Amino acid sequence: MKPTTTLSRRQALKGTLGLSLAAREVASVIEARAATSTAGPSTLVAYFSRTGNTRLIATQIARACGARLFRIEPREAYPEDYEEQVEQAEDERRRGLLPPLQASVSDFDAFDTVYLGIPIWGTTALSVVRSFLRTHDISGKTLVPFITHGGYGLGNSLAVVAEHVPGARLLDAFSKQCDQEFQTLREVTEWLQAAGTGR
Ligand SMILES: Cc1cc2nc3c(=O)[nH]c(=O)nc-3n(C[C@H](O)[C@H](O)[C@H](O)COP(=O)(O)O)c2cc1C
Repeated sequence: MKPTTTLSRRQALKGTLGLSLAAREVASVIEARAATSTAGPSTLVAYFSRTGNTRLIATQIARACGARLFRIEPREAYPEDYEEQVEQAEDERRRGLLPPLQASVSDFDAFDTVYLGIPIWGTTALSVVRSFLRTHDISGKTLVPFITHGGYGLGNSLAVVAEHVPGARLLDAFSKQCDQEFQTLREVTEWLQAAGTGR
């Protein structure tokens, strides 16, 4: 009987030790999770948007993923006027210009997944989004493009993105045809002309 009792004590002691080890492991997992949740989201949704189509998708992704939103802006604001914008975009594209950004993501290392919102300009990914890819090191991260266009498709935008992020894990893009400014502007012009007020 005695050896059995001794064994039982040992087993009980071992059991207690095992339990406290398991409890400590659980505690450290809880602490690690707490640390992660106070550290903020690990997903970033970066996007450019002139008329709101791409922004709408960006905000929905951010809400669904608990991600941080970052609006890509050129240091020198783009023109308000549509025709001026088309000219400037064409000039940037032709000359391969990369406009400097108004701001970059200072804690970019903290993110492991980046959703990138790109409107199509001149059948490609607009220059300021290329500037974003040039100034942030995406290697080792997962990149998910989402692209809006006005009906002429994605052009060479996916190839342009791939070319800028050789070290990233590039996932399939979401894309959507959205309203184009020029269609709205044309309807307004027609309406003004019909009313005899347009030029
Ligand atoms: C300067 C400029 C150039 C554009 N070029 C194209 C184009 O080549 N092909 C196309 O399908 N849509 C083109 N669009 C339409 C936009 O891609 C489309 O409206 C997009 O959804 C705009 O996104 P945003 O509202 O987030 O700015 C162009 C728009 C602008 C302002």
